[in-house]
Amino acid sequence: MAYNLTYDWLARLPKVDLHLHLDGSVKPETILELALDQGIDLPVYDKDGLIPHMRVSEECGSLIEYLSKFDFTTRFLQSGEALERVAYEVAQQSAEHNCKYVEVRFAPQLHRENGLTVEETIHYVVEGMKRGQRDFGVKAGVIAICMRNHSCESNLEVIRAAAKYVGKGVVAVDLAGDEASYPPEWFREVFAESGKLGIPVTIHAGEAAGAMNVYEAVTNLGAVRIGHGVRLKENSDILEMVKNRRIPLEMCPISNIQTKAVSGWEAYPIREYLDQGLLVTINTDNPSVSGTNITNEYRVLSDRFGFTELELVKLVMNGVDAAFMEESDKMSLRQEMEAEIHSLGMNLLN
Ligand SMILES: O=c1[nH]cnc2c1ncn2[C@@H]1O[C@H](CO)[C@@H](O)[C@H]1O
Ligand SMILES: [Zn+2]
Repeated sequence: MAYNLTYDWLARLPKVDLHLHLDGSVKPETILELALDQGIDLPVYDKDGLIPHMRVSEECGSLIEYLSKFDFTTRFLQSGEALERVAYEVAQQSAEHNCKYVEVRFAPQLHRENGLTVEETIHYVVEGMKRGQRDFGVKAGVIAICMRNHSCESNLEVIRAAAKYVGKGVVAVDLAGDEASYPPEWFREVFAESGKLGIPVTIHAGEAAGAMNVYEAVTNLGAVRIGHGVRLKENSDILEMVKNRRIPLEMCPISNIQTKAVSGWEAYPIREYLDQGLLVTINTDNPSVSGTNITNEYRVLSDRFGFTELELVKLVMNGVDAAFMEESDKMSLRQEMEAEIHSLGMNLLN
């Protein structure tokens, strides 16, 4: 039976978001202003009219179709100023949902059309995030993404630039894009470099292809977290390995349904993953592409799966445990969150 917790309670619950793409989080209002500043023509000039250009439709049939939405937005994110601004606004939007910690990921090579270097793109995103942290009190880390459709050289450049920002805003590297066409084993050379440089790795895997990609990501690319991992259920041995190694899954419910990682909610394995002892975390992926926010993700889980307050708090705290954060910072975040959960009238933490 669904508990149907009120949206207000879920909005006030302190949360974290470990899987959020910068270019999937831009507000239509911001696109209007960026287009004006940058002298770029728009198909329409009202924010509601922009939504269909930025958001997937109800009929989205695949990850490839989902990814086609990103071209529209990245055109406006080709300057340091724009990158700084949208990173700042991610912190603002996080604060609106009482999200205390956010890991913002972006692919530096997608923001170089006007001549920025890879390092400059990282610099501006880190700056925006720090300004957001100061103004809204939302802690944040940046994840630099390698793209599956880019060359190894281009991705190695991302890894090497990211390494210079570790400890100064960057917390990890990732691999994203069209998983079905570009298997993870093609990127061993790229992630051998992140291993050498000591940067933590998370990999999008088990979203648009099977559990073998999760195996490859963990055993050969050095992933210590997995983006989505929805299709892990297709192989019980690999599922067991992920469980034993305590590799957190960054699940993004609304996005996972839209990209058809599974056929529908009835096949979404979140309840069984939790019951099997996997470290599941809840995240948004792309608020503006998916038409969601972090409160909404928890609302859907409460409505569809009848998760109780205690279970939702457990999911939130899994996110804190899985954060790419110094242990001492994690301890203070955990304490801050537990205090707020108690003040919400819950005495549920053991
Ligand atoms: O769920 C996803 N799976 C794989 N790739 C994604 C997903 N969401 C976004 N991107 C890709 O990551 C790029 C950088 O942020 C986006 O431009 C998009 O191509
Ligand atoms: Zn993603």
